[in-house]
Amino acid sequence: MTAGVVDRTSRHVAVLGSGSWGTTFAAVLADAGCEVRVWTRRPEIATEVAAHRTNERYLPGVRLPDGVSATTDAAEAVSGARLVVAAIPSQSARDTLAPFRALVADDAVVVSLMKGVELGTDRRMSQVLEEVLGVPPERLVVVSGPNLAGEIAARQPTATVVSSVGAGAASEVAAACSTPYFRPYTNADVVGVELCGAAKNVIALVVGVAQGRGYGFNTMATVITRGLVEITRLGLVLGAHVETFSGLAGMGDLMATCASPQSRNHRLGRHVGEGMSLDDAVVATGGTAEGVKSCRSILELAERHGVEMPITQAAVAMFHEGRSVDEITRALIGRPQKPETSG
Ligand SMILES: NC(=O)C1=CN([C@@H]2O[C@H](COP(=O)(O)OP(=O)(O)OC[C@H]3O[C@@H](n4cnc5c(N)ncnc54)[C@H](O)[C@@H]3O)[C@@H](O)[C@H]2O)C=CC1
Ligand SMILES: O=C(CO)COP(=O)(O)O
Repeated sequence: MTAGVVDRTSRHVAVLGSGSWGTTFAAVLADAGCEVRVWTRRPEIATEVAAHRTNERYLPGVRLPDGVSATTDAAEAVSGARLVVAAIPSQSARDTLAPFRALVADDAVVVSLMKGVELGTDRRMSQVLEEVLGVPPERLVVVSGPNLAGEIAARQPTATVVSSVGAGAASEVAAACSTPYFRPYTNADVVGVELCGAAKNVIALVVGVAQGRGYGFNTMATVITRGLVEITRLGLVLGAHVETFSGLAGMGDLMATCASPQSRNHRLGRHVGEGMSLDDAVVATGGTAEGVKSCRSILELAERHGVEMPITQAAVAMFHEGRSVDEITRALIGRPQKPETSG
């Protein structure tokens, strides 16, 4: 980190990543009164934002507020920023963000918008940020909830969870992103909030598969409900708070992602359920469907802690082990009988 000190009176925020959520969250912050510089690795996006106030590739038809600018220059993006927001696909976060360690100011608050678990290390994204940027947990914040980028970019009302073990950092971020259409709630359960964000993507994949296979709402409700049970089971073992799972970052995000055709995870699952290969489904979906990779790291985490996650295991089997949808359906439905309340 630099010895640079952040001017706490400034409203300058850096957003690292110019995809659909990074760009949308930049617009939210600007609507809340911040001056936002988006760091993009694509020069054409920086040029387009300056010339037309759009990012058509990731947010078609959306005009960005005047408070959003974009640059490919990492130092320029974070210079003087009191908040630094990371919105990079989870599996690329470590490598992409490493050069920022020397640039982010010593007392900046760092925010993760990312919903994944790193392959190989099984780290949650705030743990990756702590290691890569050298930021202590009390200045690390996670934002997660039912937050489909396209709806928020259209300024449709929603709420989110702003989670940190540092109460001051959480309040600062909540104040910075509060607008008439975006309502943040603070929370101190970083483990639970982050796990919910990553694991719901896997459940959304499986719901998509079921819908692509032609199954209806009973199947969807079953996968969502039992999905929440297995996410909760892992979360509690990892030290999360039980209330988080029925909150916005838990049930809320699970509902939004599993129900909406806007969700990339849902769409990708649906393509596979309709019979497409994984490679073709990735191309057809476009954008980042985090659950495809995170299902493996989440399952690894669960196995390491002796926790059963049959739906996540089903995702791994279908997406990475070449098992068919029908074979996996039979295996899930044929699991040994047990009381519902046994978890
Ligand atoms: N799109 C959404 O509705 C929401 C997304 N998220 C999460 O936000 C994170 C970012 O997702 P999106 O912005 O939606 O993704 P996206 O697919 O729209 O964009 C990804 C961005 O990261 C950049 N990128 C991709 N690979 C990279 C690499 N190897 N190195 C450097 N940059 C790279 C791309 O150029 C692009 O700017 C994900 O973890 C996602 O789960 C969370 C809430 C809502
Ligand atoms: O996290 C999201 C909504 O809260 C976005 O979901 P997808 O990444 O599946 O589009």
